[in-house]
Amino acid sequence: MRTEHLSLRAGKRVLIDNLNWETGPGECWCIIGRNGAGKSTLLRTLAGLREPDAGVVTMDGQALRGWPLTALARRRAYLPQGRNDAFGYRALDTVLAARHPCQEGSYWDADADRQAAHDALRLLDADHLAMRDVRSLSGGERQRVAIAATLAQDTPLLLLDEPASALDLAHQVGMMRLLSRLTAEGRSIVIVSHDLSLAHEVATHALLLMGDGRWHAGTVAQSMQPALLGECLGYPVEAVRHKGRTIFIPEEDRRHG
Ligand SMILES: Nc1ncnc2c1ncn2[C@@H]1O[C@H](COP(=O)(O)OP(=O)(O)OP(=O)(O)O)[C@@H](O)[C@H]1O
Repeated sequence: MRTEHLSLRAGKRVLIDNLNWETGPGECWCIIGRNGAGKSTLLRTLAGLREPDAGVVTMDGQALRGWPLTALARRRAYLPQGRNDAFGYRALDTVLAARHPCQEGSYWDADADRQAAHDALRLLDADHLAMRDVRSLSGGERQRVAIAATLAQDTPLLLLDEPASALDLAHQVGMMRLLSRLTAEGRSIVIVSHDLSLAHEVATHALLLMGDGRWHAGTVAQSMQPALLGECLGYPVEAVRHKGRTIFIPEEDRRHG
């Protein structure tokens, strides 16, 4: 997937200006930026659910708007931020429904679809929730079912908007390990995350949105520099090395210390 001269606006505000960016197999990009910077707007645009204000998003050299919907659905899966369940479907049904584009026009769920749905739920430690009404699930349980539904689509490109936000520590770590494995297996993944340390663990690349149209794209080593992150997030950031890992913390506020 690639963007060429992509610009996104919210009203008169320029969120992203002239973004030239590309992701390929085996890359996991983390989009970083303060609230309202345009991360979700960008992800929706990459999913083909919002038109660019200028420029183009392409996949295999063809603009997204030229892709037939079913073909697009087989290539990318999108996890939006937040969900509102109006109806009492079972968790398993929401995962099966997400597999619709894989079903080659057949109405009934094949055994293979059921197997794929259970496998995806199991990967997210949610198979025991399969028969539960989604409205009865906790926030984190519902999030895990939604991630399972995204993975069950078995697409080469995954677009995940804050997948770890509602998960407890163990499930956050489990999900990040899973994303690392999928990246190593050759998937292309784009996540939005406010957790810099988790992002640093899983991502190969980072795209920083500065909030005024400017952006910075590069490998994690190039982009996740404290000075750049501080400018991007509007607060000074420190990077601390601990047992071979990099942990990001807000710099101490010396005015109050
Ligand atoms: N219909 C609209 N009219 C005006 N502004 C809008 C509209 N839709 C979105 N915006 C604004 O666009 C900006 C970008 O929103 P977006 O959801 O992409 O931010 P984000 O970076 O994902 O933020 P967060 O970290 O809070 O999730 C926000 O300031 C939002 O208020």
